[in-house]
Amino acid sequence: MMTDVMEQSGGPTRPEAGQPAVNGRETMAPVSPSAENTEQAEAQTGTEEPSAAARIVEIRERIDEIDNALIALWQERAALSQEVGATRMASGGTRLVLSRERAILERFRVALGADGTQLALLLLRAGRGPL
Ligand SMILES: O=C(O)C(=O)C[C@]1(C(=O)O)C=C[C@@H](O)C=C1
Repeated sequence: MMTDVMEQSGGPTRPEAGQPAVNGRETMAPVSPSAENTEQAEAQTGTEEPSAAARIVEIRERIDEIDNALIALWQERAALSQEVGATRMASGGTRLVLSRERAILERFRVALGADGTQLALLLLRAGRGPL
């Protein structure tokens, strides 16, 4: 049965196998380790089909690498943007350069569409702070 991963992320969906329930009666038969692994893989990938689950795990490894790189780049960009702002203001310049911001927004819009504009707005805010 297909299950919703989000629904399963909140904790165990059944009592531990072999453990007495609160009323003292066993609620479920003990489950073999391999059955537990299968159940866990299903809960974590959203599919019971082993080759699909294996491929999902593999793809997720790369997704996690990409996410970590994005986070590191995000942080590096914000730090650089803050340095530019501090350098400019220390030399008597302005906090913002709106023509530069417009060019960045346009670059993201051309590459990624409307979501790109939203992403660029968040990137800019992470560096120079809110307008
Ligand atoms: O390029 C600059 O002049 C910056 O200050 C950096 C940056 C940015 O985060 O890209 C931030 C604020 C400016 O208004 C424009 C761009």
